[in-house]
Amino acid sequence: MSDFIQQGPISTLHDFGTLGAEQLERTLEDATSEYPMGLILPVTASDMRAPAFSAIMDELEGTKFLKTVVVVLNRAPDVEDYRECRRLTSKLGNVCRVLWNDGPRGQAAFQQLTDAGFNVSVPGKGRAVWTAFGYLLADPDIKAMALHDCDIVNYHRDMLMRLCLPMAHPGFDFDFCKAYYARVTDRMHGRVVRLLVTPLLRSLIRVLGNDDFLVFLNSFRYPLSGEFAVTSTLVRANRIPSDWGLEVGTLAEVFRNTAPKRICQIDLGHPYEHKHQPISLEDANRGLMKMTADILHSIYRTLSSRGIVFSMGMFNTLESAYLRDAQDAIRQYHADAVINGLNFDRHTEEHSVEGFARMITQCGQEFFENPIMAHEMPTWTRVRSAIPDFPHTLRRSVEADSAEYA
Ligand SMILES: O=C(O)[C@H](O)COP(=O)(O)O
Repeated sequence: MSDFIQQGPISTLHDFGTLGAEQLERTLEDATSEYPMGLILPVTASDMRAPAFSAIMDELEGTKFLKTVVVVLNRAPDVEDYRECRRLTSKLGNVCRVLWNDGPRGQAAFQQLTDAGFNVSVPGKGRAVWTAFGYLLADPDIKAMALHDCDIVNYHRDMLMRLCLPMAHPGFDFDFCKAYYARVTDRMHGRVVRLLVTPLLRSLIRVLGNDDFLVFLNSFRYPLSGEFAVTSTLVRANRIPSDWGLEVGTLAEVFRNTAPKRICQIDLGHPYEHKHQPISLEDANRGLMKMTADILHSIYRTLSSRGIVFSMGMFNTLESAYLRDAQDAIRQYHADAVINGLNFDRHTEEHSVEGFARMITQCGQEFFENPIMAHEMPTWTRVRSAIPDFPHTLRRSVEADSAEYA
């Protein structure tokens, strides 16, 4: 049973276990009949072949509350990947479209953007999601779109329904809804959110004071969740990082482009289990260390754009403050794990924190030397002003791929 506390400037929508999945689905079907929604599923060729993806397709089969499902296939250069994706998604029927960015038409679309002066050269989940946004924006009926990862191994359809309902419900006026959950099996997961982001935000607030953006970010219970829903209007205005800064970068854009009272977070009602990456403590370009670097750069960039002036001394202070806060957080997680009968490897947690701490100054140094090195996809408002028809070009590519590689 959840608590019912509301903290910080955004609304928290709990799961009290009082609304059954059937009633939830009926309510959502009614709501989406007047407020059509799309779903974006970013997937790589390798993840699409894992059992989690097929299980997600099984759960989504027969849903009536989605007008369109866009499966955006990424890191899939081979036409057989595309054909396999079509086969795996076929049970969703006519609402589903596969957007194949690595195919000849997808590549031609990126070339058209490059020729118009846009830098869209960095591949990855951010770019994939961005193209799916564009695809859905070409449909003026779609009022909002939801997105979730495709490596969730304990997926239930009601997780998606809970994410969509706050957007579609006629009694609400939310522009953005972010998921939260516990990543728990026989132990606590969510290593980056627990061991880096949560203590880092505490120490940033301690060092820099109650900056509105930091307080906002700190009010999310799972700021790195890959599951969110957003209105089409807001999608047009948001810039999207193309790297692992996608989640915090999206929150920074949402903070800038709408008001906190139009933002909520919702408990998805189930613990969440997914594919775990190695932490790669010795290599800042791989695994969770790469994710850490992208997140740190994204936060430093946002704070700098808000007028905060960094110095190397400040990064050193931040590293010490973070180490203290992270060690305190480990004590809290340890007690929580013990009281819930979970395994807890304190030594590994401390070791991870030491690696994250080093990244705070390392990324600080990199940021200092090159403050604008990040790469973001352009806003859709800008793309449409340069190439008004571009979202429709994406639509035509999808239909042509579908006809040619049937
Ligand atoms: O959310 C996180 O902290 C990262 O995605 C890592 O998650 P994991 O520890 O559950 O693999």
